[in-house]
Amino acid sequence: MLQITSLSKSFDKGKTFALEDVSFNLKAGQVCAIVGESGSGKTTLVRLIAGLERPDHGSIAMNGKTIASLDKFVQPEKRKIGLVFQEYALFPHLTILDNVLYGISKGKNKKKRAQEMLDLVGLSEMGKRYPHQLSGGQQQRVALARALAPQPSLLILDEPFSNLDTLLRTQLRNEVFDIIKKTEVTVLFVTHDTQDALSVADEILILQKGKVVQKDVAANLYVKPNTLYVASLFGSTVHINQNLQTAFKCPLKETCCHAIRNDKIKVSPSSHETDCEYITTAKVIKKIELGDSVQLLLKLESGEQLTVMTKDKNIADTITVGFNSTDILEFEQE
Ligand SMILES: Nc1ncnc2c1ncn2[C@@H]1O[C@H](COP(=O)(O)OP(=O)(O)OP(=O)(O)O)[C@@H](O)[C@H]1O
Repeated sequence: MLQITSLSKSFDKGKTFALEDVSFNLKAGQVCAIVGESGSGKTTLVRLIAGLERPDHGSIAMNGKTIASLDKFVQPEKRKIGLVFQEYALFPHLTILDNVLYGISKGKNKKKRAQEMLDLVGLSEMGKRYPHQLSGGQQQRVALARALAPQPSLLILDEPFSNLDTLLRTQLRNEVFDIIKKTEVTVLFVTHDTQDALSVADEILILQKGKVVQKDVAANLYVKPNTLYVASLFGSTVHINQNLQTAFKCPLKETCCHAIRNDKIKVSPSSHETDCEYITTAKVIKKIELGDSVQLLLKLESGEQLTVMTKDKNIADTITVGFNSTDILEFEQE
């Protein structure tokens, strides 16, 4: 449905790239989350797809037709793309119904369609109100209704819930995606929150410094992350650097980078050995009780510090920690 090929964008005439050689495809009806830290190029990518920026290299095609390349540029309003941003961007002087109507450019049944969209987002009775008379969550649902009204092929949501507090965020996110699933529209959902991505996306695309480091289903991102960065996004992870390899007496391939999930590091509450392949003794420097588990800050024999979790509350001052080779994650690069 969406084909992105070698897409690059620089804002400083090629000195640095906000987006570099990005390629991926999206199937119709899929929800794909775009995750990455601040400045990784998420917004630049969706602005290029929406037609709010022009690419320096590469191309974008929708349903087999090129909409952006070096010699072709389809205007944003002709792309059949709906947009919902962090700021609700409703017109303050228009009623809710008129805001939704604004999204529909033509057609006889404009008003009927707008009302249907308000019904869909659960705001049937709010059509005559103005944006300032609605809560933040309600305003965001109006923005969604407006974006869906012209029946877009692709819906882009760029950090749509960032303005809301945590509880409301989760509730609204679930509501919004329940609505979206009913429409079968294809979705690109920009978020820096991995929980958001894991909760609603069929696939997750990870951007780092303008490049795609992985695009995969959630389970694979956890089990087979391509890089240490991806591993860390989906669970607390320790880089097994040279010092840790020495401490645990586990020499690993020098050409690769290795890591272990914190929850795979086994703790023996005393200095007695565990049944792990690689072990070391450690002094407990700090214990933090976290409900049903305890976080331990450890100083290993080698002097390295390590944080681990355990359910065992009877921890001696000196303990044994270890892990098994089958739990080690290996990456080609950091
Ligand atoms: N209009 C612009 N002019 C100059 N530089 C820009 C412009 N837009 C983005 N950039 C730069 O491009 C890079 C990627 O920015 P972008 O906004 O796409 O990142 P992001 O992942 O969406 O970040 P955030 O999560 O903070 O919104 C950043 O270094 C940013 O400073």
